[in-house]
Amino acid sequence: MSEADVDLTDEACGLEDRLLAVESELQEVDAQIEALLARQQQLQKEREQLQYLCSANERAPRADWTGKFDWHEALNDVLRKQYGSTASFRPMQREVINATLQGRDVLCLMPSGGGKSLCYQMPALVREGITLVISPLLSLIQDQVDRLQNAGVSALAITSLTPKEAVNDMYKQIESDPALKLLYATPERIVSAKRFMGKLEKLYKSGRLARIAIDEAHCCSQWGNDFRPDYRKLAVLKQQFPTVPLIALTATATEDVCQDLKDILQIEGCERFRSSVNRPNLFYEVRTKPGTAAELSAAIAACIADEKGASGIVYCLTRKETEQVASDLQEAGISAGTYHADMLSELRMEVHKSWTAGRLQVIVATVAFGMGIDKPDVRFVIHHSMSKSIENYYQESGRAGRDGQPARCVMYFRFSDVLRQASVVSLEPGWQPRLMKMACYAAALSSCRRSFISRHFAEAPAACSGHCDCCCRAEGSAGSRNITTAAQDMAGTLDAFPSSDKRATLNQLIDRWRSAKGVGSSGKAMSRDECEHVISKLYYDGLLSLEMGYTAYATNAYIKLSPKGRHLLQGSKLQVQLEVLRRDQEDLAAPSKRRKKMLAADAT
Ligand SMILES: Nc1ncnc2c1ncn2[C@@H]1O[C@H](COP(=O)(O)OP(=O)(O)OP(=O)(O)O)[C@@H](O)[C@H]1O
Repeated sequence: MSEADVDLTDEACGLEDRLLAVESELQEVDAQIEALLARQQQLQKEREQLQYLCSANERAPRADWTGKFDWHEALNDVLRKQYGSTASFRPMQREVINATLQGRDVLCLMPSGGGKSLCYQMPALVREGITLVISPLLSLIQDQVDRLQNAGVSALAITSLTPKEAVNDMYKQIESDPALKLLYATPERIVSAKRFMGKLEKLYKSGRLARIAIDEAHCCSQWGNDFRPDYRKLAVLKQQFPTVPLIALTATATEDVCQDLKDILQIEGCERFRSSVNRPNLFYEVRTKPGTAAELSAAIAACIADEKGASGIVYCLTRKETEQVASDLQEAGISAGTYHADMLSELRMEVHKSWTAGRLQVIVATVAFGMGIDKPDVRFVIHHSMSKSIENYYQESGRAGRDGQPARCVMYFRFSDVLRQASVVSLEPGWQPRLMKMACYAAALSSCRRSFISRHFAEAPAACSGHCDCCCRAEGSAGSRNITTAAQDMAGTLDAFPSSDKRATLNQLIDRWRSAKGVGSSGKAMSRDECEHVISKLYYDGLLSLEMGYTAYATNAYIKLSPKGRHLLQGSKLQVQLEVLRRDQEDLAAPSKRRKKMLAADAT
C-alpha cells in the first residue's frame, strides 16, 4: 500500500468517525426536540387550564343562582312540555341548572329520586351543542336514551353493546347532526377508546362540546360506595377540555368523598349544591334478626304480608341466601324472584322487567341489583343483612318511595352479621370505620335513625316526626344496664385465649366464656344472645376490634381487645353501660338465679 493510499484510508476513517459523531448528535437533538415538543404541549394545556381558571370568574361569574337568568322562560317551556302545564322544578334543580348554564363547574348532591338527570338534560335542550354524559351502567344508559328518544330528543349511546357498524354511523352523526343533544358513554369508553376521544377532541375544537355530566360521580372515590377504577381516570376530561363546564352528580357522598371527587375531576372551584339527604317519606326501622334462617324468612314474609301486595326489594348478603329467601317467600304465597350476579344476564333482565312491570311483587337480590332501578312505587326495602356502610344503606334503602309516597326501610340485624360483612369487605380500603358506623346505626335503640343518617352526611339532624322505630318508642322505654363486670370477665377470657395473638371468632369466644374455662361467673349466667349483646357493645364502644384471618377456603373475622379495651384487664375505673329496652330490663330482672347472680356481680 502506497503512502497516498494510507492517507486516503485515514481520511476516510476520519470522515466516518465524524459522520458517526454527527449522527449521534442529531439523534440526541431529535430526542431533545421530541422532549421539548412534549413539554410544549404539556405547558400549552397547563396554560389553557390556568387561563380557564383565571377567566372562569369573568366568563361565568358567580351569581345568586335563585335569580332570573336569560334562559328562565326557555327552561319553563321545556319543563311544562315534559311534565305538564302545572309542573315545577324540584328543590335545587333550578339553581343547579342556572349555575351550569352560566358556565360554572358544578357538584350536585341530591337524594335518590331527587331529579338529578333533569339538571343536565334540560341545559342540553335549551343550548346549542352536545352534552357528554358519563354513566356507569349500560342498563341505566339505555334506559335514559330510550326515554329521551321517545320524548323526541336526539340522544345517542355508544357502549360496548353497540354493534361496530352502528358505531361508525353514530360517529358520522356526532360530526354532522346539529340536532344531536346528548351523547352517553361509560367511563371505560373515555379511558380506553382512542377513536372516541378523537371525536370528542374534534367536537371540542369546533366548539360543539357544550357540557360534560358525570352521573353517579361518587364512583370516582375509593372512599365511596361503588368505587370504579376507571372513574378515577376521568381527570382526562378537564385536562383535554378545560373550558367545557363539568357537572358531577351523586346521591351519596360524605365530605371526604366530595373532596376526593373534586380533586379527581379537577373542579376545585366548582359551585356546590347539596339538597338535604333527608327522605321524609321513608320510615326507618331495625328489627332483631331471629336466630335461624327459617324464622327470619317467616318474619320477612309476615312483614311483606303487611304491605298488601305492594312492590318491594329484599337485599341479602349472598347469592345462596337470595335463592333460599325467594323460595321461602314463594312458599309463603308471595310472588318473589331472585337477582344476583351469577345469573345469566337475560334471566336477570327478565326478572328486573317482570318486577318493574308489577308481575313480580318482590325481588330478592344481592347488591348487584343496584344503580339504575327507576321504579317509583317501591313501598319497602328489607335488608336481610346489614349493608357495608351508611352510604350503601342510604342508597339501597333509598330505592323505596322514589315517588314521594310513604315507604318502609327495614333492616334485620344481629351482631354476628357485622363479622359476616367484615369477611366480605375486608379487602376494601377503610372498611373498618364504615362497618362500625353501620353497626352503630343498627344497634341504636333510642337515638333517631334519620338524625343518624343526616349527621353522617354532615347535615343538621332532620325532623323525624316519629318516622323511625326509635322515635316511635314511648319516651323512657329504653334504659341502661351496667355491664362492667361482664365486660371485664369477657376481656379476661379473650386475653387468656390460647392463641398467641389472643383473638377468637365470636362463637369461640362465647363458647369459652360460658364454659368452665371462662373468666368470672358472668358468662355462665348468660344466654348466648346475652353474651353476644355484651360483646357487641364493647365493639361499638371501640373496646374490641376486628382482625381478619385468611385461609385457602375462607376469610374469618376474629375479635380482639383494642388498646383501649385492654384497660378492662387492668382494673381501671372504666364503666360499660348497655342500652336495653325496658322490656329486656324486666326480663333480666326476672327471678332466675343466674340473672340475680350476674346483676349482683355487676353491682359490686
Ligand atoms: N321537576 C320535576 N317534575 C316532575 N318530575 C320530575 C322532575 N324532576 C325529575 N322528575 C322525575 O323524577 C324521577 C326521578 O328523577 P331522576 O331519575 O333524575 O332521579 P335521580 O336523582 O337521578 O335518582 P337516582 O339517584 O335514584 O338515580 C324521574 O322519573 C324524573 O322524570
